[in-house]
Amino acid sequence: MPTTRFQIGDTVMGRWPGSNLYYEVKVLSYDSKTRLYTVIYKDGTELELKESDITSLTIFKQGVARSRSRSRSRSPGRPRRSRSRSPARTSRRSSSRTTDVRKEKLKEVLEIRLTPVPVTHENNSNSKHEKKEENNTANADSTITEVKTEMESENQAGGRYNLRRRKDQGDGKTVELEQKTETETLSQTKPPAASAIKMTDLEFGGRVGVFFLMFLLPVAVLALLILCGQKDASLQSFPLELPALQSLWDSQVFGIVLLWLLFQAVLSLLPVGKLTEGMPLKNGKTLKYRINGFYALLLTAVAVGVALHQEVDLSYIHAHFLQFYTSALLIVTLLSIYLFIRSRWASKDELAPGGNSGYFIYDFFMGRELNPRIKNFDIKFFCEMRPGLMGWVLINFAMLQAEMKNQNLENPSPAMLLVNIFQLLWVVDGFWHEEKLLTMMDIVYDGFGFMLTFGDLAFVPFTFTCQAYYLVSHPNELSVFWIITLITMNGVGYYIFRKANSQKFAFRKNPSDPALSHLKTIPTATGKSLIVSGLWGWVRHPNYLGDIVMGLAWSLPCGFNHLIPYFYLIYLITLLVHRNARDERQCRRKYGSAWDEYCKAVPYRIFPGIY
Ligand SMILES: NC(=O)C1=CN([C@@H]2O[C@H](COP(=O)(O)OP(=O)(O)OC[C@H]3O[C@@H](n4cnc5c(N)ncnc54)[C@H](OP(=O)(O)O)[C@@H]3O)[C@@H](O)[C@H]2O)C=CC1
Ligand SMILES: CC(C)=CCC[C@@H](C)[C@H]1CC=C2C3=C(CC[C@@]21C)[C@@]1(C)CC[C@H](O)C(C)(C)[C@@H]1CC3
Repeated sequence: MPTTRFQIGDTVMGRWPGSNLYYEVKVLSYDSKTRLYTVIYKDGTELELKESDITSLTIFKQGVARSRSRSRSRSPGRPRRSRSRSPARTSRRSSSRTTDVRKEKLKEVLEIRLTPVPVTHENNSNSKHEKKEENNTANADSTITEVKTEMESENQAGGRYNLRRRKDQGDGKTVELEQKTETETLSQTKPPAASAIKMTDLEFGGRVGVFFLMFLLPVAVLALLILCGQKDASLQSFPLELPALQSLWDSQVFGIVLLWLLFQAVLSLLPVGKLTEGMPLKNGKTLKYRINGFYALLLTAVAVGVALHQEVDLSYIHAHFLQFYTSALLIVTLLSIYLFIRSRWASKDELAPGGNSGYFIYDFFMGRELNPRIKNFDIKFFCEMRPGLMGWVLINFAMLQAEMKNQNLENPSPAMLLVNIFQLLWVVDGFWHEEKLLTMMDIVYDGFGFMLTFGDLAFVPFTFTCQAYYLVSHPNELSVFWIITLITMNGVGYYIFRKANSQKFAFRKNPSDPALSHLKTIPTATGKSLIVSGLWGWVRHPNYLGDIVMGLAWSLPCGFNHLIPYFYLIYLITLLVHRNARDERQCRRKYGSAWDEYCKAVPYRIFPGIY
């Protein structure tokens, strides 16, 4: 270990990232490259902290004593204000107080003894959870001292810590931490502890893995599209002769793709819809996002209606599908190069933890910059939600037109209708809940590089449409029984998906929401709790399960003759299983023993009965 202020094994006070709370921690290691200390909290949570977020025990205690005596001498004889206010009272009070009083309050030093909240587990069944949790609590048996300065508190971007007694703890001695929000912001949770991610194990097989993926993914999608458009779509009948390169290029198609991107970019900049703050960044700041996807979808529908009225033949998209794909691929490549180059000028705070290994190919693939923006135009948020998702719906509709044209049908087939309607519902749902995307891993944590650019602009619109593309040249009759079964399956999948996602979102936004008071939860040392009943007590990722059930309902209308229409389902299961593993690693790091507790209580990951 080079000369550092703190040595391995030292017990020091470490600030919890994004807050002003100091916990007693032990120094495990120091990385001279990143200049970060790896520390371990008493509950086993490991994090990496900057030197400025660590202070020695002696200095810390002196500081606490000094500010305590200052606070006492300022208001001699003033009774100490009770900390047991209800959240409602606390926020009302804070909004009405004068700045001076607030300043004083912020300088106050509070010492709180946090007692672990017992959660009863008689066995693994969730119903055995007796402890009902209404608020965020901390289970670390450590002394926490909260030292607030005005500046620091402003850095919290709307989030504040209030203290109040647990309602269901009769002794009235224990207080708990609760983070409350006053403004309309999504920043209730802590900022991503970007620096907390170790770069020792690279994802996707490291440099070699991503190098192959970068070539394999575009080629695999091309192969899928070639097979899907063939009469015989079986894997064995893949043409030995690949299409000539010139046949994959059409400048008119490229122009249309550019126009589409431009149209969607203009729609995304329209000053309609609310402006929402995203999660706090490493520097404590938040970015603003215009949430107008739903309006953009409506305007796109109007534009398509006008085009149809002008007798524009949408089946052109089907006839030139491969050229559309190669155009998208070219744009993906150019955009990824632009993103990589511009990331050189990004400040350290603007870089994604996962995409800055120092290896060119790896960082190009994973994405260096977290939120690349041109003025207010957020490139990642735009690509993630707009051109690909809207394009998916448009392509599906074009396939429906192509089916009627190619098969001389007066009406689209039931299979094509079901695929169109089911997927439209998912996309509409995505836009309706667009704001929630701001808390997702992809936005909060992942850099924007080749992987997401390709995923958003090429993979989503060209592979998620493969069922509709397949049905154009592979008609499949559906009986009434099948139609009802598929509608029911999609409905059930959607219910699980939506309910699980909305419940988690609502709980994270306001854990004291009376509508969620029936939920049982496990407290964690971070102040957040984990839901352990209902859908989240059934499996650890019910939202993934719902998504997979829907994915099955989208593929089954294509029948059982070929594997190709099941591509989406196979992709989804692979992606979500990988995502689940990645998320669980992060949660274990974030929540330590509380996460293990959750895993014990809810042993199944995604599928009930499968560990
Ligand atoms: N079709 C597609 O291509 C894809 C679809 N999706 C869908 O997107 C949706 C969102 O997925 P994703 O972003 O991966 O994130 P998740 O919704 O799975 O969120 C995981 C996070 O939720 C929190 N959490 C986990 N367990 C609990 C619990 N018991 N109680 C409370 N909070 C908990 C943790 O964050 P914290 O505690 O910090 O809040 C954890 O990091 C899913 O429905 C998924 O199916 C995702 C990827 C691809
Ligand atoms: C092969 C490869 C490089 C794949 C990249 C995967 C990405 C395309 C997907 C990862 C997670 C996604 C999500 C959506 C779109 C596809 C990507 C980006 C999503 C935004 C679509 C709308 C939904 O309602 C959603 C918000 C649930 C969803 C979130 C995940």
